Amino acid sequence: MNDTANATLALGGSPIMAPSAVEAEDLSKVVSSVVLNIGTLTDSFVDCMYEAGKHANAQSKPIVFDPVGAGATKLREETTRKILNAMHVDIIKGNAGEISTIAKIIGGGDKTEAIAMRGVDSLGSGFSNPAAVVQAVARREGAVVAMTGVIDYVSDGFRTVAIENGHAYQGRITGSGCMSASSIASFAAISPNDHFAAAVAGILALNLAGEHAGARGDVHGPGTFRAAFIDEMANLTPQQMLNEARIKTVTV
Ligand SMILES: Nc1ncnc2c1ncn2[C@@H]1O[C@H](COP(=O)(O)OP(=O)(O)O)[C@@H](O)[C@H]1O
Ligand SMILES: Cc1ncsc1CCOP(=O)(O)O
Ligand SMILES: [Mg+2]
Repeated sequence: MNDTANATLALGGSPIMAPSAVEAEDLSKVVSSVVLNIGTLTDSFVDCMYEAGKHANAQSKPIVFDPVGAGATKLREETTRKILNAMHVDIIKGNAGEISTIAKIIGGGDKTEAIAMRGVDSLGSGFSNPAAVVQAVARREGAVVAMTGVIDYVSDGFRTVAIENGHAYQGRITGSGCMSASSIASFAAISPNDHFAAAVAGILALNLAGEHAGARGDVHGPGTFRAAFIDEMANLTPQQMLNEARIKTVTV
């Protein structure tokens, strides 16, 4: 939670971590976007998420949902199902195991395969046709779906792209997926009517920060990477995002 708040600040956003349902309605009127992250779910956190989601929908504030660990336990799978039923989430961001669980929950047809989870991490390299799965889930759910991994896939159900940027150290620190969700929410705050653009930009920004951090001479492993990663989020420029993006359109 601390790292996601620092990532949001580094990108130029203004985070507030708000686990009480009591202030959800008030906050829905002042925030520009909302992240629902079930990483450390407790009954009261989840109650807060229903309340925050209901009021964000009422205020037309974009919601980014990170179903952390969905598929690892029944509680996480049930909570994911209930969140998807209780509100409209605009952007779903997860790793392959989490997106596979969502495909199972909403019924993804023949195109989906099961990807196992080990705790909050996805096991295996992913789907045989990841772009098709992401596009099918996005179309069925009526949301933008971003699936992370060595290559990230983003779809709104009709357009699907593969983002090839990123650094292996992002997979070796905890919270890099959570930071991606917060980054997407930061971009959704300034792109409230184009959630596809927000998801692509949010992931790209962190992947470029990861590349810049990983290339630094003072980064020797995951610990030094973690600090440099936040620094490079703060140093990132719009021009670098235009010049260094390796994004391909995928025809499903
Ligand atoms: N081996 C890797 N190479 C490049 N980028 C990676 C790698 N592993 C993770 N990433 C990046 O780290 C971010 C988080 O992805 P991931 O590790 O799949 O999420 P989570 O932490 O939720 O499991 C994504 O932006 C992804 O592109
Ligand atoms: C380790 C862990 N346990 C509960 S939430 C969490 C962080 C997960 O972060 P990420 O999905 O970004 O690796
Ligand atoms: Mg994650």
